[in-house]
Amino acid sequence: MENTISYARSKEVIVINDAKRGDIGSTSTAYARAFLGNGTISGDMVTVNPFLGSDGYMPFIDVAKEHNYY
Ligand SMILES: O=c1ccn([C@@H]2O[C@H](COP(=O)(O)O)[C@@H](O)[C@H]2O)c(=O)[nH]1
Repeated sequence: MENTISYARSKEVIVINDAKRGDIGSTSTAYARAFLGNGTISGDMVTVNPFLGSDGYMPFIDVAKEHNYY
C-alpha cells in the first residue's frame, strides 16, 4: 500500500483511501491522521463509515481541515 501510494503521488495522481473507517473518537482520530495526515499511507481523501455517529466521523473532518482538504 505504501509503495502504491508513493508511486501515485510521484505521478501526481489523486489518492482516495477507500478505508470505510469509523470508530470511537480517539481511534477515528488515529485513522484520520494515518489516512489524511503526512504519513506513508496518507492520501488526499478517505471514505468514512458513519455508523457510530458524529464521534466516529468528526475526527476525519477535523483532520481534513487541519490539512486543508476540506
Ligand atoms: O468504549 C470503547 C472502548 C473501546 N472500543 C473499541 O476498542 C478499540 C480499542 O480501544 P482501546 O481504548 O484502545 O483499548 C477501539 O478502537 C474501539 O474499536 C469501543 O468500541 N468502545
